[in-house]
Amino acid sequence: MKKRNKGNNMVPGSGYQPPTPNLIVEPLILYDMTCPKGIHAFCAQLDASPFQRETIMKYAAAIHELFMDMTHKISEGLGIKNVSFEGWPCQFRFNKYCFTPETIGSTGVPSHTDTYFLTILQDDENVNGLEVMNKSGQFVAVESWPNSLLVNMGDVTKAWSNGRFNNVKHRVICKQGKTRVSIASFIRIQLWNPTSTCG
Ligand SMILES: O=C(O)CCC(=O)C(=O)O
Ligand SMILES: [Fe+2]
Repeated sequence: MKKRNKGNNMVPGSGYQPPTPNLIVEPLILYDMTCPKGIHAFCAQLDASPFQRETIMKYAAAIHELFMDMTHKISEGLGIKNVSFEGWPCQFRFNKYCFTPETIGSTGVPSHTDTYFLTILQDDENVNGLEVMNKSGQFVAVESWPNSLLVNMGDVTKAWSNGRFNNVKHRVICKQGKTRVSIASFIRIQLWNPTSTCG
């Protein structure tokens, strides 16, 4: 699939970010995977075939269902009642890391915590690079596990749980000179009326 540098017809919070000399990741972002109009624009940007489009739509529906299940269980576990996560936007971020033998040792994504509630990460099964910070403040490599998803707690979950859940710091480092891809899905806090972006 090809990415086109044409983000203007996308809803706000979506679009393509070209790599810069300092940042060798090219993300393509969709603000809300539950918005059919947004998904269609996203697939058009990728020049997705009908089969790829169907796969992306099925993946988005499955991730959204997983988000609903996990957010309800977490909020119930924290004793937070009467919160509906239904209207919360679920963002897709398709990351393509332009790793080459020359970029080995450089940073793909600098150290950060995820800002929102939860992240579901589908990591590259063949090209490692993700590292998480342990309790001693050292970064340790996360080996990719085929057929598995990785779940990260975001800043909002740490705040809601008064620190019982940790928003672990992580980063991506180029370890192999090969293109790396990942799909990060985020359930975000709703910032504006979704009807204005997904009519
Ligand atoms: O590509 C990865 O493995 C991690 C990406 C990430 O941390 C992010 O998009 O927030
Ligand atoms: Fe992240």
